[in-house]
Amino acid sequence: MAYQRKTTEIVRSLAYLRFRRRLLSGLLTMAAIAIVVVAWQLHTSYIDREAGLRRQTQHFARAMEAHVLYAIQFADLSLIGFSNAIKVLPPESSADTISTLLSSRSSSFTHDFWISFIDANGKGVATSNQLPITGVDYTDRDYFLFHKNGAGTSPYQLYISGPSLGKVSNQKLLFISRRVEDKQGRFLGIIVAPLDITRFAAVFENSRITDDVSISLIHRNGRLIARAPHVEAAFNLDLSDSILFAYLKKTPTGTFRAASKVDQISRVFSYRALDPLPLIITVGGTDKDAVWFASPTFIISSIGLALLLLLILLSGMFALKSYAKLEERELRYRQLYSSSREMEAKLSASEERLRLIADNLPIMITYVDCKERYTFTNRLFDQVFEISEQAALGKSVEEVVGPAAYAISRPHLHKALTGQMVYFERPLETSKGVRWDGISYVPDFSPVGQVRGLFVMAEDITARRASEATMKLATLMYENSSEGMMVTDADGKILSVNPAFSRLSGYTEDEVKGHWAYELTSGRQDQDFFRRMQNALRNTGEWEGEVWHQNKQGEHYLVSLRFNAVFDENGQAYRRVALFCDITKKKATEELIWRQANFDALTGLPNRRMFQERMRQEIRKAERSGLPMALVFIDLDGFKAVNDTFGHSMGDQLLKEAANRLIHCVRGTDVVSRLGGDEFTVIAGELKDNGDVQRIAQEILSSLAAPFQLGQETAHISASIGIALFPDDATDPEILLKNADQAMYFAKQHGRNCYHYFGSSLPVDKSMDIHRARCE
Ligand SMILES: Nc1nc2c(ncn2[C@@H]2O[C@H](COP(=O)(O)OP(=O)(O)OP(=O)(O)O)[C@@H](O)[C@H]2O)c(=O)[nH]1
Repeated sequence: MAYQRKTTEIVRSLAYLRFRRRLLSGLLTMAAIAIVVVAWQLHTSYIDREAGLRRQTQHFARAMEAHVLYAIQFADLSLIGFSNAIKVLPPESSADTISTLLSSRSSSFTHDFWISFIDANGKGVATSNQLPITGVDYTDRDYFLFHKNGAGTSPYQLYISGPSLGKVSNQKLLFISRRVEDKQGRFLGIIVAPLDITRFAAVFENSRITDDVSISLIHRNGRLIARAPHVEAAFNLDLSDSILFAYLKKTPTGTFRAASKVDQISRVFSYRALDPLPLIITVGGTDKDAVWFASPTFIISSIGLALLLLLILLSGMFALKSYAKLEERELRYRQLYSSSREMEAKLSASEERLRLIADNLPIMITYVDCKERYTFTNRLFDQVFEISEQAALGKSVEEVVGPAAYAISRPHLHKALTGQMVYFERPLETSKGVRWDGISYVPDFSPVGQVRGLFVMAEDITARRASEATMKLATLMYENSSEGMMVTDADGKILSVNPAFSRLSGYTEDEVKGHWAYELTSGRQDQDFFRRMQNALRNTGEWEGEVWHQNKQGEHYLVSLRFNAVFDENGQAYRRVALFCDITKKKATEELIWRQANFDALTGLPNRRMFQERMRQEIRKAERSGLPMALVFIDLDGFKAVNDTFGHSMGDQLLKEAANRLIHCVRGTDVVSRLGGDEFTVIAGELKDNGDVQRIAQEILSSLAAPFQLGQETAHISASIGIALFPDDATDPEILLKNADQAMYFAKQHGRNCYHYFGSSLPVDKSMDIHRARCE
C-alpha cells in the first residue's frame, strides 16, 4: 500500500510539474506576445508622436520663417527706400540732410530696427534713431567690406551679416545692408538696418507653445543670431560644426533629432534655410511635456499590459490550482476507485471466507428476516434439515423446522424480533433420532436501530445434554454415596470430598480442601507403605489397600481405600479419585473371627488349625535352612483331677497359667499352641544344637511341675512330653504330629512327668528313650 501510494504521488507530481512547465511556457509566450504588442503599440505611438513632433516643428519653422522673412523684408524695404532717397540727394548733401531724412522716417519703423548710413569711407553718417554714429569707423564691418568690394558683382544685393554687438548701441544686432550708389553708379556708402535680435527672441519666445520648444535663427556662417529660450547664452554661438550644417548640405529644409548645443536637450529639429537669405530657422521640440510614460496610450497600454499580465498570472495560478485540485480529485477518485475495488475484492473474498467458515462450522448458522423467512443457511443446517440451501431460502422457519420445533421456537423468535438476544434449548426430531440444539437468536439492527433480521446459531448439545444427565447422576451418586469420596490433583492435594467422607472423617470439605491427602492418615503406616502406594499410583494409576486414618476427633480408623487416576487427553493423570470405606468394625469382626478360628479362646495360644499352619511354615523354613526342627507334644498329667477337685473354672485358670509357663519355657521363635483339652505343642525350629530340645523339654517339665495357685487352692500337676524331629522322624506334618503324640503316649505310659523322643530307626518299644524330669 505504502509503495503504491508513494508511486501515485510521484506520478501526480510529475504530471503536475509537466503541466506547470507547459502552462508556464504558454503563459510566458502570451506575456511575451502581450509585451511585444504593447511595445509595438508604444513604439508606434512613439513614432506617431515623433512624426507629430516633426510636423509640429516643421510647421513652427515655416511660421518662424515667415516672421523672419517678413521682418527682413520690412527692414529691407526701408533700406531700399532710403537707398533710393540718398541716391537722389545732391552730392553735396551733408550728413545733417541725411540724418534728417532718416529721422523723418524713423517714426514709421518699428522698434525692431533702425536705419544707419555709412559713407563710402566707412564713417558713420547718421541714424534714424539719432544714435551718435557720425564719424564712427565701420570699415571693419563685414557688410562695409562686402558692399565696397562687391559692388561690381551685385550692387543692389541685400547683405545680411552675422550677429554682432552694435558699436554705438552695444546691442545684439543683426545687420542687413544695401549698397548706395549715385546715378553714375559711384559708391556713396551703405545703408544699414541693425535689427534688434531681442525682438526676434521675444517673438520666438511668444511663439513657443511649450517650454521645451526652442526656436533659433542662425546665420549661414554658423553663428546663432537669436534663440528662445536662452537668447543671452546662445547669442553668437558657433554652430558651424553642428549636425544642422551637415543636413543643410543635403537639403535646405529638413528634420532631425539631436541634442541642442545650447542646453543639451535632445529635440526634434526642423530647419528651413531662408534662401537666398543666409539665414536658417530651426525649431526644436521635445515630447518632454507630453511625457511618454504619462501619455494615455502608454498609460492605457501599460495598464492594459499590467492587467493582461496580472490576468495571465492569475489565470496561470488559477489553472495551476485547478489542475492541482483536479489532479487531487482525480487521485482521490482513483484511490477511492482503487480502494472500492480492493474493498469489493475483500468483500468478495470475505464473503467467500465467511461462506467457507459458515459451511465448515460445526454449528448451524442461518439468517432469518423479519418475516421469519430464511435468507441464509449454512451447510450443516441443510444437512440436518435435509434440504438444499436454494430450497430453504425464502421458506419460513415453521415450514423448515416443523410445527413441533416451531412451537418451542416461536416465543423466543418473537422476543428476539423485539431486539433482545435469546438463548434456548430445543429438541428436534430428525431422521437420525432426537437432537438437542442450543439456539441463539442475535438481532440484526438497521442503522436506524430497527431489527431487520436475526442471526441464528444452533449448536448440537445432544452429547452435552446426555453428559449433563450423566453428570447429574454422578453428582447424585457422589453426594449420596455411603462411601467416602475424595478428588485430588495429580500430586495428592485434595480438591473435593463428598458428604460421606465428611461423615467418616469429621472434616467438612472446606477443612480439607487444599490439604494433602496423606495428612488424613494416622501415622501407623511407615514410609515404605506410602512409597509403595506412590509407585503403584505412578505406574498403574491405581492403588487399593487399607490405611489407618485419623478422624477430626483424633481417633484412628481403618479405611479401605481405592485410588483411581483420571487421565487427561495426553494420557497424564491429572486427577485422582479415592473411595473410602470405614472397615474398622468389619476388620475387628474379621479379626475376632480369625482369632476365634485360629487361636484358643482360653489361653490365647494358636489352636490346632493355626498349629497346623505354623507347622507347615516351620517345616518349609527347616527345609530351606537345612536345620532340624522339633515338635514337642505336651499333655498335662492329672488335670482331670484338678477339674474334678477345684472346678472347671479353676481348671481353666490352670490351663491359662500352664500356657503362660510354656511360653516362658521356649525361645521367642518357637511356637506354642494348644491343640485342645490339656494338650499343648511347641514347634522349635532351626535347632543348631541337639541339646536345645532337651533343654526345652526339661524346662517345661520343671515349669509345669511347679504348684499352681488357683485362688485359695494349690494344685499340682505334671506333664508328659513326646518329641518328634524333622526331618529325622517325619517330614509330613501330620505324621510328625502323630509321632510326637505317640512319643508323648509312651512317656505317659512310662510314668508321666517325663519326655520321650520318637526315634524312627528303632522298634517302637525300644526306640522310646524315656527321660525323667529332673524333679524325678
Ligand atoms: N477345666 C477344663 N477342663 C477341660 C477342658 N477341656 C477338657 N477338660 C477336661 O480335661 C480332662 C482331660 O482328661 P484326661 O486327660 O483323661 O485327664 P488326666 O487326668 O490328665 O489323665 P491323664 O492324661 O491320663 O493323666 C477331662 O476331664 C476334660 O473334661 C477345659 O477346657 N477346661
